[in-house]
Amino acid sequence: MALHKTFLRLGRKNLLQHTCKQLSLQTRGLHKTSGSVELTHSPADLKDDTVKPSEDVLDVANAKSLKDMPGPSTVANLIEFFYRDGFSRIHEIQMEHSQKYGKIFKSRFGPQFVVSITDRDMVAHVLRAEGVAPQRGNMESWKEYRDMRGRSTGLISAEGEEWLKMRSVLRQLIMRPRDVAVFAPDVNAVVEDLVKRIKTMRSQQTDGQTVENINDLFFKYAMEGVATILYEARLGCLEEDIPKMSQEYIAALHLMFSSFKTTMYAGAIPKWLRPIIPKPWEEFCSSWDGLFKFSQIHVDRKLSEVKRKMERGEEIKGGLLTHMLVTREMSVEDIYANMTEMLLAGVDTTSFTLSWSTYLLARHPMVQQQIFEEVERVLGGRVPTGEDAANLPLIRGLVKETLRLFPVLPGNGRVTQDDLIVGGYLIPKGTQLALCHYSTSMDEENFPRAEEFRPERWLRKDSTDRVDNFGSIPFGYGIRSCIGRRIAELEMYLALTQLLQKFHIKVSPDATDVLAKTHGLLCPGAPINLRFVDRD
Ligand code: HEM
Repeated sequence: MALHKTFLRLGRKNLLQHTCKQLSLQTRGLHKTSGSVELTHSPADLKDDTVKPSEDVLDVANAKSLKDMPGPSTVANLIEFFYRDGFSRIHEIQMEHSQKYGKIFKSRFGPQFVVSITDRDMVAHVLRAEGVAPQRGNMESWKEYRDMRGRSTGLISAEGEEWLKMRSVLRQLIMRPRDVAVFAPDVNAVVEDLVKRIKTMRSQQTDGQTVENINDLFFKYAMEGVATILYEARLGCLEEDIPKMSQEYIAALHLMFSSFKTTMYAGAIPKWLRPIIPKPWEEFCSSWDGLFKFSQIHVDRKLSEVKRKMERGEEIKGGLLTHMLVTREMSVEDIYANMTEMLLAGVDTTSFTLSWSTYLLARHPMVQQQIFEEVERVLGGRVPTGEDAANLPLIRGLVKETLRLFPVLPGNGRVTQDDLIVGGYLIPKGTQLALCHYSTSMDEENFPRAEEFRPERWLRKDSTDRVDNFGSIPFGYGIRSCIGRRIAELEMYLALTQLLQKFHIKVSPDATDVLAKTHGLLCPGAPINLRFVDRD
């Protein structure tokens, strides 16, 4: 595989440079671009001409102050979130508040003051104005845990120079579709296991077709898929008996999400209150301990393997982790932290999207047929490669449309790094912004017939045609956007293509509408049960 070969060459070069038997500290990267700006959307991805220029952008003299900005009162917000369980309806609250207060409004959550933006053009303006190291939000509780345990921060929790350095290493390795296409054979092996697992699970049902709680299955697929790429290892998540170590990791991940609210409080509760209300902080630390432990075991295992080979003067072959361990552009502690944070970020996000995609396909058989026909026309029944997605616009449209209707992160954050005028208001430096992606995705102005599932809305008529994108940016935008986007897309394209090749995906007879709820991420509010009927 091309990437593996590149890594291999690099490994040898480093070995030559360093005759010493231990891993070197002085290796150099392939093409360092530290500090340069990356674009995660091709220019054609963004319909710049549809984003209206903000006329008020520079009109400081006439800008209104935050005092003039409308928004719910602190008490109303407290009632909404704590009494009416707003944490499960963050996406709906975005829409409600937007209707009530307009497309830019302020709120207060305890000590936290937030300006929310539900207008596509304003979101575009904020993201285009960002500097070289944008900040997403307050990561104090994450940092505190890491300091307490002597751990490094990974991409999600790092800021400033530290973030920039790590980002510039990782972006060279996994940010472009062609960088990750080399992992397709490994991911396809995981898809093969997913298909086997579907067949086993449905055979255990009386109708021989239904798979219950499809998200549980996609969770295991996503974990296995991302670990195959990150750790170059199989975890056995799709086996009947999941190995103990993987089970423990799953438990830590579940603890992280099931205790979502408590972990939010972990950051919000002042330190002096911890002895009186210890549970949130304890759970927070315990789930991080589990996540770090798992990554460390896998990284250490690979490190010993690499060291052994180096001592014996053997060729070093491998993927992402091997490359990182050989080049040492990051310290081992930084590698632990990044592997931990990437695995955390890469499982539920991908599995929820796959659950919604298959749910939507089952409920729209005509659309399913159309996409299946495209797959047949392009692939003629063969297994897809990493490059095939370029020729499967409807598969890509399926994922984009799913993420428009169900953006895993219904909102994202930015802390302004300079004074900024948005929507006619002067927003001072250091203000926490909430970019409300769910609202912009569901806005009729951005997406006509926004409630409808129409993957074809993402098709381009020709290479000059541009499909509006700032209304739906599920992976974020710009230099702080999702680093795992191409990995997630690869996993989703390969899985969805092969599921369509093998099965008619149908609703189960007792199926009811499944609504979304927020639990940190936007997820199915009830189990999704689907029927997988063989195509032959
Ligand atoms: C459907 C799948 C996924 C979605 C929708 C998604 C979405 C996002 C979003 C919205 C952000 C914030 C971007 C911003 O602030 O502009 C983000 C950040 C991030 N994601 Fe993803 N993600 C997905 C899968 C993955 C995967 C598979 C990985 C790892 C392999 C990953 C790793 C990360 C990391 C490390 C960050 C922080 C980047 C930084 O701060 O530099 N994500 N993701």
